[in-house]
Amino acid sequence: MIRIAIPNKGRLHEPTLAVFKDAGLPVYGGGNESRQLIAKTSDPDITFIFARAADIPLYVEEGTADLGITGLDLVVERGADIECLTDLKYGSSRLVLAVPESSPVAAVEDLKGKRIATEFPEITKRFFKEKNVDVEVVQVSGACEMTPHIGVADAIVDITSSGTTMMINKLRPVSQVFESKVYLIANKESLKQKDKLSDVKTAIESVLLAKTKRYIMMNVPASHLKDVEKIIPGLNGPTIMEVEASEPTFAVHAVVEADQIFVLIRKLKIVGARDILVLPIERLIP
Ligand SMILES: Nc1ncnc2c1ncn2[C@@H]1O[C@H](COP(=O)(O)OP(=O)(O)OP(=O)(O)O)[C@@H](O)[C@H]1O
Ligand SMILES: O=P(O)(O)OC[C@H]1O[C@H](OP(=O)(O)OP(=O)(O)O)[C@H](O)[C@@H]1O
Ligand SMILES: [Mg+2]
Repeated sequence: MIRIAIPNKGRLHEPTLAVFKDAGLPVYGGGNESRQLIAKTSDPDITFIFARAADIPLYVEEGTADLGITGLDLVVERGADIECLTDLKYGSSRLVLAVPESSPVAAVEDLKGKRIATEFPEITKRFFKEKNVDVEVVQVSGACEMTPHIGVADAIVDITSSGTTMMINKLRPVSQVFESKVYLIANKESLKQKDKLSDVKTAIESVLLAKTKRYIMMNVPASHLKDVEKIIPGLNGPTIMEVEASEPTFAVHAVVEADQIFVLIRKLKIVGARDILVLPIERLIP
């Protein structure tokens, strides 16, 4: 039996459900609305556990869960000894040291002896220790941005992604403290013992890889085939099939980089490709 801990709410909840659905392991029920905290999937050997993103590093470290999905910031804050397997490419964020716009503070050193409010006391203490700057760190559980404006702290260390919340709350970044990504994480012992863990990892990675590729199909007059082949190498070269048509024609299929489709189509049309179709790929298992 494999147990996978996933966020029961918050901003990682929905994208995590989507990744497992696309990977062919849909989460049956559970999460926010149902209050159900354990859920099944299409594989009877796999169970999902719903937990707070901040607790997932601990559950995975202790082996309550074999796998988990959570942010690296939360892993480091807990000091959890786990293995980071795959960057899931959503939920990236930064921890930033910020002060009110009107503050005279210009550099980290200017905060010597001051108070810093944060949801991440361990990462914050380590940051200031490395800089050799003595500060007092106070832990808050949210709405950190208002603390310097009500006299609770002189500065904050808080998560930012778009930067909107800092701007609205008239805060000025002084330094980046930590860069975070969301990872599939594993218990180190489970990783050694359970083969199915790598099946789950492969399924998730196949979804992530597929998002970066497109399947392209076209018809090419025989006289232009060589030119088209030069333009689209595909994964292992394009697949070429003869088509029943009045003039000698081939159907060419290939997997190509999604971010090159725009340029590619222009080149293909110039060398005589017709009836071009571009399709998304659900999963790509190399
Ligand atoms: N803009 C953001 N704000 C907060 N967390 C973010 C953001 N972008 C990505 N994350 C990541 O999401 C994780 C936090 O998820 P979590 O579910 O604990 O918090 P939340 O979505 O802020 O929910 P809550 O309402 O409990 O604060 C962290 O790993 C964090 O790095
Ligand atoms: O840079 P932005 O895109 O504006 O995002 C950053 C904001 O989002 C998070 O708050 P959240 O919604 O989690 O509320 P909380 O502070 O109560 O946890 C974070 O703590 C910031 O306040
Ligand atoms: Mg939050």
